[in-house]
Amino acid sequence: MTATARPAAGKIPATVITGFLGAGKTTLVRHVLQNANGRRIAIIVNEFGSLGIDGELLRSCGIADCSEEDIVELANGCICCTVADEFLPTMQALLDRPQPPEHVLIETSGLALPKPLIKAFDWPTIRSRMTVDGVITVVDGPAVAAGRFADDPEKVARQRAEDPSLDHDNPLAEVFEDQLMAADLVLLNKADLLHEGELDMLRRAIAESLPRAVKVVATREGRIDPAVLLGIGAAAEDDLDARPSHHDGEDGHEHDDFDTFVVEIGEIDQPERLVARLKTAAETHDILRIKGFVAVAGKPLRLAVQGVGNRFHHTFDRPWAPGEARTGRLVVIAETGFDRAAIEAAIRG
Ligand SMILES: Nc1nc2c(ncn2[C@@H]2O[C@H](COP(=O)(O)OP(=O)(O)OP(=O)(O)O)[C@@H](O)[C@H]2O)c(=O)[nH]1
Repeated sequence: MTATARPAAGKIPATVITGFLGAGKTTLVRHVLQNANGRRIAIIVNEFGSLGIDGELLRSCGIADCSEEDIVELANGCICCTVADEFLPTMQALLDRPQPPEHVLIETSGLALPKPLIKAFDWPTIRSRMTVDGVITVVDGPAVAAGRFADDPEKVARQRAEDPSLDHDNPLAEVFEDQLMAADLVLLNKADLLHEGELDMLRRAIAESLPRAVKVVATREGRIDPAVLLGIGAAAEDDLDARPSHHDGEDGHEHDDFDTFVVEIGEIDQPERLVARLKTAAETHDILRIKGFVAVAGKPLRLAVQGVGNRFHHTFDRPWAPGEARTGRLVVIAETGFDRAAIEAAIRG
C-alpha cells in the first residue's frame, strides 16, 4: 500500500469502524487486512454478545500478515460503556509494545455509539500518542432501503401522546443515526443487493441527513482501496461538536433496548435445514442478528453461520481443532421483549 499521510506529530492513527449489526464491518476489516501490504495494523474488535465471533472470523481467514496478537477482542459489552475499564488499558498495552502498530482499526459492536469512544482519545495518556484518523460508518444498504431504521409515524404519534417529552421511539433509528452522525466517510455497503436507482436515492438521502458534508461511497463486501479509508487525518477527537448524538449531555447510556443470548446446538445433519429454521425464527421473532459456528455430522470443518434480518449465509471456515468440543454456538441479538424459549425451540427444531 502507498504510505498514507501520517497524522500530526507522529501520533499513531486509529480508524473507528462503526455501523449497525450486520452492516459489513468485519468484512471490511478483513478486506483492509488482506490489502495491508505489510503495514503493521492492529485490530480491536468489540462485540455486544459474550462470544467473540468476529475475532474468530478474522483469525480464521488465513491472512499471512495478520498474527493472533494483532487481533484484540473486547467482548461482553459495548465499547462505548467500557471505555475506562477495558478500552484505555488495551490501547495503552498496544502503545507500550516494543513494536507498536502503525495503524489501529477499531471495529465497534453494531450497537455501540461511536461518540464516547472518540471522546476517549481525548484522555491525556492516549491523546499524546494517538489520534482518530477517521470514523468510517458502514451502512447496510438493503436494510435502509427496506425502512429498517425508519420511524413508524403512527407509533411515534401514539407514544408522544402518552409522553410529550419523548425524543425518539425507535432504538434502532437512534443507534443508526448516532453512528451516521459521527462519520467522516460512509460506506453504503451491500450495493450488490440494490438497483442503481435505489443506490442513488440512498446516497443522496444519507448525505442530506448528515450534519456536515461527508462522502457516501457505495461498496460491495467492503471492497474499497484502503488508501481511501486510512490516512483521512480527521483528528476526530478535536472535532466532537461536529458530531451530534442523541445522547449528548448524558453521562452514559443504557443498552436495555437490546438483548443477546447464546443457543447451543449439537451436531446437525444438513446446513440447509438449519438455515431454514433460522430464517423462520428470524422472521417470526424479528431477530436482528444471528451468528456463530456449528458442527456438521461427518464434516471435519466448522460451519460459520451468519444472519442479518432474514438473510443468511453459511460457509465452512476452518477445521475443528484437536480436542475442541464440536458444540454449535449461535449468538442471537434482538430488541428486548423477545421470547427466548420460543426462539431456542425454533432454532433447535
Ligand atoms: N450481499 C452482500 N453481503 C454482504 C456484504 N458485505 C457483508 N455481507 C454479509 O453480511 C453479513 C454480515 O457481515 P459482517 O461483516 O459480519 O457484518 P458486521 O457489521 O461485522 O456484523 P456485526 O459485527 O454482527 O455487527 C455476512 O454474512 C457477510 O458476508 C455485501 O456487500 N453484499
